[in-house]
Amino acid sequence: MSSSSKKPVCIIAIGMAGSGKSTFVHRLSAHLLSKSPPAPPYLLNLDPAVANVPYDPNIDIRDTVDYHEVMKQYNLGPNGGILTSLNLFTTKFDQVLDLVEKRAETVDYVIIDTPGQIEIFTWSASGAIITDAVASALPTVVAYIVDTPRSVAPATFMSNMLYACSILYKTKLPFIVVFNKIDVEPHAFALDWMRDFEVFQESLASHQSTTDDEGAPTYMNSLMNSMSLVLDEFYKHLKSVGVSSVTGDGISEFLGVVEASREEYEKDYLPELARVRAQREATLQKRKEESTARMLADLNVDRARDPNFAAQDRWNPDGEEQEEEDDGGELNIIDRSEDPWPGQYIDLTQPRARETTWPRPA
Ligand SMILES: Nc1nc2c(ncn2[C@@H]2O[C@H](COP(=O)(O)OP(=O)(O)OP(=O)(O)O)[C@@H](O)[C@H]2O)c(=O)[nH]1
Repeated sequence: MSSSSKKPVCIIAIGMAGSGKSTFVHRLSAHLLSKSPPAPPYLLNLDPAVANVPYDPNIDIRDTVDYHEVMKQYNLGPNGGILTSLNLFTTKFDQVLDLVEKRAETVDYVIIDTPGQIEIFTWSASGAIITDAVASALPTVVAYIVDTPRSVAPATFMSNMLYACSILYKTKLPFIVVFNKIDVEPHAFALDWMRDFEVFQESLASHQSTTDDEGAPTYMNSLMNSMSLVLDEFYKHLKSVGVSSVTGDGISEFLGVVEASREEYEKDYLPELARVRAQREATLQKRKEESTARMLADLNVDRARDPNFAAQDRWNPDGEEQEEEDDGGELNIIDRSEDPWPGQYIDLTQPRARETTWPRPA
């Protein structure tokens, strides 16, 4: 795709289990559909273990990988099963990108719903590969969904923000903190805490269990106090918005912030991506040249030792074995919006099926 101004923005919804990612994706999609004319987004569900999603995904990992089958075949528990399913799906992610790119002219937003267990996406190689692949192809923003009612305790709020901080610095993508469920708990307290660390420290001091039996601040309290100073810098790079995925409050504002983030992506992320790519290519080229020079030097030594080697060192195309082409072009990923849903998933684990049953550790 040439002009990034015409590209859809990709929104990756990440958040702790139960923060409301799927409901948020559903609400966002409903909001876009209710526009005049309707602007349906392109939806991807990457949670293989979810029983029901409240929206109709265009691409659903569950069509490609059977999470229960993966658990059985690889003798894994639920989290291992989700991670392995995501790994298997990632091996076909180029096909997903092709399907998304085909729709690039007709959609404004591509929305990715990630697995319930946050670390499966944020701390796995697959999550990083998917994020990098998408971010190289489309303007991408991370929507970090926070369960606002569950973050009213300063310690919980801080843990959540530390996690957000780690994702921001890992992905380096434009980042929007979405305070969800504001119909239950307005997010004004969070904004105050982020704006002024002294307000946070006051709340922390007045919260229960911040002093020990002798009235001295607990270790946790001191740690939180120091962390609030560290996070002060991080908050400056954040955009935040309060939404209710149930009532739809704040969704328009969220889309406004997404548009601003698109500019940030183009201004900051894209040049950095180009710089890193150029650097990687230059390093690769240098390594190639060094290794070619080493090989030629070795050849010269061999030829000097035994001139007959020179005659043997001729390439014989007839003797070359034809390598079998791998079937990487085979299409496994289903775009539900293009053809009628075929009604059966395609099991990526099949080529790897084996008889072995792995013993569980005692
Ligand atoms: N009141 C209220 N409830 C919400 C809101 N958003 C989500 N919920 C509820 O929160 C619960 C969890 O929502 P989900 O959308 O399943 O959360 P999730 O993050 O996708 O969950 P996992 O994928 O299992 O981690 C559900 O009961 C939702 O109805 C909201 O804005 N307000």
